Amino acid sequence: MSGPRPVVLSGPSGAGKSTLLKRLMKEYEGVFGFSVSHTTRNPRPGEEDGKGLNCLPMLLGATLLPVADILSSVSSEDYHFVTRESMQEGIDKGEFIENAEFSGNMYGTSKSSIEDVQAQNLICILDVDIQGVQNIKKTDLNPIYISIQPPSMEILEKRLRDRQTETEDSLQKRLEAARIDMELSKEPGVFDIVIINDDLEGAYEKLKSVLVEEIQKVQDAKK
Ligand SMILES: Nc1nc2c(ncn2[C@@H]2O[C@H](COP(=O)(O)OP(=O)(O)O)[C@@H](O)[C@H]2O)c(=O)[nH]1
Ligand SMILES: Nc1ncnc2c1ncn2[C@@H]1O[C@H](COP(=O)(O)OP(=O)(O)O)[C@@H](O)[C@H]1O
Repeated sequence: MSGPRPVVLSGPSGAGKSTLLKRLMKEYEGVFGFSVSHTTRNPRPGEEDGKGLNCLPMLLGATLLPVADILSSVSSEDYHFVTRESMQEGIDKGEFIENAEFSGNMYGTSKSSIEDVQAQNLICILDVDIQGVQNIKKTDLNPIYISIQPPSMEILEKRLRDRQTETEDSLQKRLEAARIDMELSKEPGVFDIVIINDDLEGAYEKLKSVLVEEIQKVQDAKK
C-alpha cells in the first residue's frame, strides 16, 4: 500500500473518538481524510448522508454555497446511510474490507472509502469498533492502531447520557459493547497505543505525538 500509513481509531462508543478526530482534522487541514463508513443506523440530527471528501467535487459543482461553508460542513462523523439490503449486497459483491454488527446495526468500511482518501495522499482515518480492528488485522492495510478509552465505565455512561443521542436501549447496548471493548483492548499487541481520554487536552496531545511522524511526511510531500 503506497502513501502515508492509515490510522485506525477505536474504543468504546462515547470514549471521545469523534471529538478528538474533529479537532485533529481541523488543526491539520489537508493532512487527514476520513474514511466514510456505511451504516444501517438512522442519521442523528445534523448528520447527513455521505458528506465525505469523496463527495466534495459533486457538492462544489451542485451548490451555490461558498466553498468555506461546504468545507466546514464536511463532518468527520458522517456516514453513508443505507438499508440492510443494499449494504448486504455490497458486502456480497466484495466491496467492503470489513463489516460488523454493532448495537443492532450494520457498519462497514468500503474499499472505495479508503481508496478515495489515499488517492489524495492524505492520512486515512478509520473510526471502527473492536470487531473492525480484528478484521482489519487480517488485511494488508497496515495502519497505526490507536484505542481511545474512557477513564471509567461510570464516566463513559455519563458522557453518553449527556450527549443525548441515544435511546435507553441503544445506550445499554453501547455500554455492553464497551465492557467487551475495554477487556479486549487490554490484550497486549492489539493496539500500538491506548490513550485514556480523561482530560481532553492531555488526550489530544498524546494523539498528536503518536501521529507526528506521519503528519510530517504528508507536510513534507506538499512542499
Ligand atoms: N467495524 C466498524 N465499526 C464502525 C464503522 N463505522 C463506525 N463504527 C463503530 O460503530 C460504533 C457506533 O458508531 P456510531 O453509531 O457513530 O456511534 P458513536 O460511536 O456512539 O458516535 C463505534 O464504535 C464506531 O467506531 C465501520 O465502518 N466498521
Ligand atoms: N475528555 C472529555 N471530557 C469530558 N467530556 C468529553 C471528553 N471527551 C469527549 N467528551 C464528550 O463525551 C461525549 C462522547 O464523545 P464522542 O466524541 O461523541 O465519542 P465517540 O465518538 O467515541 O462515540 C461527547 O458529548 C463529548 O463532547
